[in-house]
Amino acid sequence: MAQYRVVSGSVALITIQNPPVNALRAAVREGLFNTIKRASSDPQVRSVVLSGHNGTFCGGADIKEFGNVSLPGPHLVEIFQLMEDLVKPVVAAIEGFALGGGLELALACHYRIGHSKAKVGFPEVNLGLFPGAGGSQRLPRLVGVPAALDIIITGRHVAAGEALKLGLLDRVIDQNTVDAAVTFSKIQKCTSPPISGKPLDNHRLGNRPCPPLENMDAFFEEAMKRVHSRARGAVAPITCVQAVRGAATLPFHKGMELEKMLLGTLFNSAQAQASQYCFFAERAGARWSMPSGARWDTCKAKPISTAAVIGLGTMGRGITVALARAGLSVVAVETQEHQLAEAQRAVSRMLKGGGRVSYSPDLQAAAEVDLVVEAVFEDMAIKEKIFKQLSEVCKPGTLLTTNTSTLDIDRLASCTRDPQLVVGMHFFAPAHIMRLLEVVYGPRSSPEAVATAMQLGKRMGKVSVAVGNCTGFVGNRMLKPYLEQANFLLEEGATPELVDAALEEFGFPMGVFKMSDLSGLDVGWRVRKEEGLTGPGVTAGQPMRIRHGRRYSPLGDLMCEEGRYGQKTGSGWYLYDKPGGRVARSDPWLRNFLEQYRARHGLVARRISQQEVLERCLYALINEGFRVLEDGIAASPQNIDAIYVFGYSWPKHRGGPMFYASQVGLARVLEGLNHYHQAHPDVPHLEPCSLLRRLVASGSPPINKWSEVVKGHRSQL
Ligand SMILES: CCCCCCCCCCCCC/C=C/C(=O)SCCNC(=O)CCNC(=O)[C@H](O)C(C)(C)COP(=O)(O)OP(=O)(O)OC[C@H]1O[C@@H](n2cnc3c(N)ncnc32)[C@H](O)[C@@H]1OP(=O)(O)O
Repeated sequence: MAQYRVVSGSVALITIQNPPVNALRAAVREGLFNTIKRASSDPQVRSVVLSGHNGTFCGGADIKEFGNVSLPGPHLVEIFQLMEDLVKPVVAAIEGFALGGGLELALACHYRIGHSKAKVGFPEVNLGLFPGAGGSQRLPRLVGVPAALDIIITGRHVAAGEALKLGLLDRVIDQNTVDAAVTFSKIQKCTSPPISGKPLDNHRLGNRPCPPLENMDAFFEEAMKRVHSRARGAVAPITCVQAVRGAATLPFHKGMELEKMLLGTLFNSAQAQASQYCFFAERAGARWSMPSGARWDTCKAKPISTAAVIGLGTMGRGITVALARAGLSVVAVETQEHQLAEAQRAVSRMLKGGGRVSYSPDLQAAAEVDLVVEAVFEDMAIKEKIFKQLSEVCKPGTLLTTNTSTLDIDRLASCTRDPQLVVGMHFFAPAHIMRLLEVVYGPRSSPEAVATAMQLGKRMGKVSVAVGNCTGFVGNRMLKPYLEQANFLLEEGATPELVDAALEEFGFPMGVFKMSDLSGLDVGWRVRKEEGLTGPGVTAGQPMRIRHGRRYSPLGDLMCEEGRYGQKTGSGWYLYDKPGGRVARSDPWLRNFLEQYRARHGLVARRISQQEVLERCLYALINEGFRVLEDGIAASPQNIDAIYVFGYSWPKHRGGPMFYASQVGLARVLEGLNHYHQAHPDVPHLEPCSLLRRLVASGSPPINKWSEVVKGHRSQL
């Protein structure tokens, strides 16, 4: 786990060996502890070089061990102190990544040499933690408080060049880093004054004071204010500020005590567990499977080097940028000339002149590409026509994909020569920024087509999740009951402000009504018209608030009839200073409108609590998540949670809807749904689904055991 060799006559080379990222699990900690002691007492050894096996220095503490209440083996703090106190100089040779505990390890060394492609950072904040093995105390002493706080709070990866400028690395080189680190100590040894034997105190960060900072109180007050406004209820970022403040104001040993105390408050917290669950959920999508039994490890992706994007509205432009950035040569097709010219300018701006993109008004331009992404208007008839044409135009074997967010993939596949080559690639706006990609397989999609789309998602840096074909797939299907509840709550007496405040306090960056205003109320209106829920021919003679025997809220339709589409028209659920305005203000018109609506329908407004808002909106969404699992549309709760965290801004520190349900307690969710369904029997989305009932009846197993219950449940359906 930590290999020990004496090289160049006098240098102890310690190499961490724990593939794939050399995480510091118990055996590695044990190995480090023993080899440092050995280097200390080995008379042949004058200096030490610390490196990582296979081009990766160290990816930090082993996150899989964190569930363990008492971590076995020596503690990282103890190992790092042992290393810092060594009388022989220790040089970290950093290749690949030095992250989290890996960077803390490097900071406990006396010198750090990095490869030019190396990256360092403290991503702990993304795991609901902060650098709690000395990192929060040593980094500010090395690079100063502002730079350290920025690195710790953002969790960003710092490139070698920047790390050198900050003083985090002593040298950056392009050659073999380990050889350079060994030579570094040898060469220094031959010159005057030599490293070996030189007093190392200034290189022991624990012995150094923090560089002074003017207006320290004001600096930290400002930092805390910023963090509070951005953290959306997450505690870890606040702790980062507290710990760095400790480094700036306390002697090292006192700062370490503070760090330990703060880490103790986070380590086993619900937020830390949720964030760490998200880390693994993000990666779980890569191990996809289909109901046919096809899997990620048995299917080979086709090589893709050229692609066409059909339709250059907002989504098509973003998709073009994402594909071009992934190194593909892209043909961007738009039949409307003015739109094509505008898109060309927008895409070039986003790509800053880079990327290989050509433009055409003619579908024929897609004839020779390996893959097509259709991103035209959400209209089945138009899409069917395009798929038919593509099937005739494209060379045999071209993968035909659609960016539809709700429509039936199988119907599109049936318009083509080779339905097995058709899959959905559902991007999220803005497509070149949002991390999520839903890869939708229909009953006839081939495993190879799914593997290819998944592989392409990875190349684009997306969190890709393979899902089955149904209206809305996973994300939008679950969103529907959530939106529905929000509208019902308005009918019953809530305001958009009340609903949004509850959801924002929960951790969403935007409440449901602000989000609707941003994405445009007309989008849902169009979908509801397609579904036959609203429109002139539908509403005549029907009760306004009932569709197909179920409760229906026409509020969104009425808003659109008033021309209130949201930000784009300057008014929606809120008022904006102009069309395209971004700052939402309460609108007295809406208050009147709701009062009149309630009066017209004999509804009496009641007081609605934030708790009811959360339970009605979130439990309805979660309930649909269980149905998605039950139907086999998503393969696991982890896949659903990844979709919600990376596509719908579900707060990471809440772990995704299914994880949240497990934290709240399945029995409590079931009880809540039963309660609300009794009060609203005409709302089927509030009726607890059978899988949830069955899970509760099985004693509410932990989330990683749900799949066993799902399997048993499906076999009985
Ligand atoms: C009351 C109690 C008081 C507390 C007392 C307890 C004391 C405990 C002390 C704790 C000290 C805390 C201080 C230290 C904290 C940390 O170090 S936390 C970890 C910080 N590091 C990270 O967050 C890095 C995470 N990894 C990555 O970002 C990436 O993996 C990478 C290194 C950038 C490499 O990326 P890539 O090449 O794309 O590979 P991946 O697919 O992401 O990963 C490959 C597989 O490796 C697994 N993995 C990665 N990192 C870790 C890790 N740190 N621990 C465990 N496993 C890891 C990853 O899941 C992949 O696995 P598979 O999916 O199975 O392939």
